[in-house]
Amino acid sequence: MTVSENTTHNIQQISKSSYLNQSTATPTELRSALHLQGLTPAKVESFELQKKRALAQLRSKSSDIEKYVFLAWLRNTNVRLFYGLVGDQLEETLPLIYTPTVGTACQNYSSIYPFLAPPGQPDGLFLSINDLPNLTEIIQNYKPFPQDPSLTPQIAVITDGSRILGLGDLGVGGMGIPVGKLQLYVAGAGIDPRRTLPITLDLGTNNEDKLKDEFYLGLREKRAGDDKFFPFVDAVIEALTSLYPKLLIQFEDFSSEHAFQLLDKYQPKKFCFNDDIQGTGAVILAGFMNAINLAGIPAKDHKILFFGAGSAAVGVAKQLAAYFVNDHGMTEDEAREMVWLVDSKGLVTLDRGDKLAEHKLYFARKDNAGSQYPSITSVIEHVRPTALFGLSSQSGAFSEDVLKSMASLNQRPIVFPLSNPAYQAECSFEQAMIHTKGKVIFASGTAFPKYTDPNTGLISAPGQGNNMYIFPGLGLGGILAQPETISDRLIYSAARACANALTVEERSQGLLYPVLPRIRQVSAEVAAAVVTEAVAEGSATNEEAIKLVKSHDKAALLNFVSSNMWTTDGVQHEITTFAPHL
Ligand SMILES: NC(=O)c1ccc[n+]([C@@H]2O[C@H](COP(=O)([O-])OP(=O)(O)OC[C@H]3O[C@@H](n4cnc5c(N)ncnc54)[C@H](O)[C@@H]3O)[C@@H](O)[C@H]2O)c1
Ligand SMILES: O=C(O)C[C@H](O)C(=O)O
Ligand SMILES: [Mg+2]
Repeated sequence: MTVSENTTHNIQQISKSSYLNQSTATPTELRSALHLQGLTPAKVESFELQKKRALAQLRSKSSDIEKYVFLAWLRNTNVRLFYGLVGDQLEETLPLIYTPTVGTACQNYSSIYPFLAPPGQPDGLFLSINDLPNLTEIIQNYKPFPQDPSLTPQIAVITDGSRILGLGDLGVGGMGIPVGKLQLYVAGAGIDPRRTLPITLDLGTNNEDKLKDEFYLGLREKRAGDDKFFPFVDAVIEALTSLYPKLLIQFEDFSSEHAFQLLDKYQPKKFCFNDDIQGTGAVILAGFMNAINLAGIPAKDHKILFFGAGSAAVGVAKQLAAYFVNDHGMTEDEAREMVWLVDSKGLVTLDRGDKLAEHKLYFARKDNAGSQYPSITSVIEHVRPTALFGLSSQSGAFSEDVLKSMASLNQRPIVFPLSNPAYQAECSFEQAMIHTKGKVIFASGTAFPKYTDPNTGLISAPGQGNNMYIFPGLGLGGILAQPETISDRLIYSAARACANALTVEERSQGLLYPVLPRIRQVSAEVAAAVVTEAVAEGSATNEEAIKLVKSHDKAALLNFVSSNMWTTDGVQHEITTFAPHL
């Protein structure tokens, strides 16, 4: 940044802005123009050296939560340095700013909160039910960066903290999740960090430990009932969309019942999607498309067992069913019959005798001839699945016996323990490799370490089936195409693009998902597919995007997408195979 570029900003803005300040890299002439001499040591450093020091500091911290706090502080004081570091070190930093460490951060949020950002710099926007009369005003208070009127928020991620990862109700501590997801939007898809809006709704908490914790910062009362919940969410969505008509809203980590109800209500009329239902559905469909090639069984012969029957499991099941209909010519009934759901009471059947939640009804079995199957082992014996997906938050549920049965039933069993964070996963990669004798086709929600076979020394890499391969690109594609709503077709196109994003080399290594350092390239592919589909379904409204899609020039479309990605230095970078740098 040069002096002349900066003269339009006032001095206060530049030196205090977490976005504009360059800290120890501020050039001498700028220090002089801004009256900053003496306020930092004399040396003018390069951005590279700043990143090197930040990395050394990060590595000097002894625990992951300390690293989380360090990185949050960096993000809240020097945005570009933070994203520069994250972009260079994706594999090291993502597990700190996202799952698994973000789970620990949410659990301890009220204790670490004052150390995440300097006073006056908000970590996110907190809206409590008591704010109902003043929502519009309070939303406008959220200005973490000196505001340029063109920098209105483009994406909001919103939670009520009621189902954070597999950790349950964490109340306002849930803020770590919208903040974490939006960091992925920036790092993974080049959304401008100044245009992201993390929101946590505070309607109380049913977490007794939080209610008793003297440091807990949320409303110290039980969660409001549905009679208050829905009108409050309505009011928030109305206030947000009136203020920012083009805002894309991502619903995240709401308890399942509410998640489905909010999606049913808003998908047809607002520019929004639910990440746990639709993002997860799309990313696991992508992994499944690649997994069936490795399993060597025709798609129509698969039997898919879901352990867990909440928003994530049903979201994935619906995406898979759509795939069997769209790509394999099955009828809706045939596709539905490929799926078995298991919840805490066992196999979900229509005649089980309990009242099934609305979202389980569609996949409830009616071919069980009156028999019920209460345990996972009894269900596996009954169904003889080819694929087993864990979305239950039940750590260790895929026991040695379960994994051995999957291996005895299949040449290449597909086993995806998808619950987050890693210690909530149904099994680890190591367990899956050992108990299937290396036959498993594997993906987990949180990354597990590579496995080295003790006899052969062969190293195997696990897949990471996490919605982070979908939502950043889906969001970017949505922003670029500007449809009024996010249709099922757009979600489906995102899944297919993610599946197709594997390089020849990644395929030859048996990977299900692209390697993490390629996330921007994958997001570009996903965004381009979403834009293309929006044009095809007639919902896109951005003329430039429509023209490009109609020209059938894929390279030009990808270039358009990547030229719209934010970078730390404002320069467009080549989206080549290993170009993670922001
Ligand atoms: N990998 C990803 O990208 C991704 C995305 C979304 C959610 N998830 C993970 O999926 C998990 C579930 O999320 P959700 O929104 O569906 O939550 P949820 O609480 O709605 O669903 C959990 C389900 O597990 C079932 N269950 C609980 N105990 C069980 C038991 N002992 N045996 C069998 N089933 C049991 C419940 O009945 C429920 O159906 C979480 O851990 C979440 O982190 C992962
Ligand atoms: O947040 C994640 O890592 C994935 C997912 O949205 C979840 O709720 O577990
Ligand atoms: Mg989630």
